[in-house]
Amino acid sequence: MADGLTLDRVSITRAGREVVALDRHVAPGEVLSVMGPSGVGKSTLLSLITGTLAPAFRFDGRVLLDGADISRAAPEARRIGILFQDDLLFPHLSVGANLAFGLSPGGSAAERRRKIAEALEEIGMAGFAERDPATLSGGQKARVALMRMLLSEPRALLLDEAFSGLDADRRDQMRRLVFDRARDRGLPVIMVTHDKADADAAGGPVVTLGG
Ligand SMILES: Nc1ncnc2c1ncn2[C@@H]1O[C@H](COP(=O)(O)OP(=O)(O)OP(=O)(O)O)[C@@H](O)[C@H]1O
Repeated sequence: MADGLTLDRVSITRAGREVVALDRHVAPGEVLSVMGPSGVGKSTLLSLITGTLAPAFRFDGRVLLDGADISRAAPEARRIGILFQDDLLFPHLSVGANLAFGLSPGGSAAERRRKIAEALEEIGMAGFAERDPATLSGGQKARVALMRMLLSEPRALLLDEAFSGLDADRRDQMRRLVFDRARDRGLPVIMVTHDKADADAAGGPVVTLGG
C-alpha cells in the first residue's frame, strides 16, 4: 500500500552530538523541500534514508516506507531513487545501455528495448539509444539520469541539489519532469536544495534545518 515516507523521530548524532533531527511524514506525490545552511546535515539525512550513512554517525528513530520499517534494510532492498547534482552516466556505455542499468534483470531483449525506447520518447529523446553520452547536453544527461532512476521503479525519490547544475531553462524543464513523474506515480519526494525557487516550483511544505 502506498503510504509515503515517514521519518519517525529521526535523530542523527556524531561523537555523541546531534547533527540533525526530523519528525515528518511525506505523503505519496508530495514534495518536502529541505533547506538550511551548508554543513547542517541535509545530505547526511538523505544518506540515512538510502541506507548509506557514514560509519561516523549513529541514528535513533525509524524510517518507514509504505508503512514498513526500512531503517536497517540493505540499501539495494529499499527501492529509494536518488538524483544528485552531477549524476554521471557511464561514459563507456551508450545512452540505451545506461538506461538498461535501471531495468531489473529478466524480460526478453525486445521487451527491454521497448521500455528503453519508451523512456527516451518520454523525455523527448526518441532515437538516442545508440548515442555516446559524451555527445549529450547537460540537460539531456540529466533527463537520461532521471529516466534510468525511474526505470528501477523506486517507491520514493530523493533529490540532492539535483537541479543546481542546469541553466535556468533546463532547470524549469527538469523540475517539471521530476515533479510531474512523482505526482503521477504517487512517489513521496524529499528535495534538498539551496534554491528557494526549487521549493516554490515544488509547491509542497518546506523544512529549514538548523534554523
Ligand atoms: N563521512 C563523514 N564522516 C564524518 N563527518 C561527516 C561525513 N560527511 C559529512 N560529515 C559532516 O557532517 C555534517 C553534515 O554534513 P552534510 O554533508 O550532511 O551537510 P549539508 O547540509 O548537506 O551541507 P551542504 O549544503 O554543504 O551540502 C558536516 O559537519 C560534515 O562535515
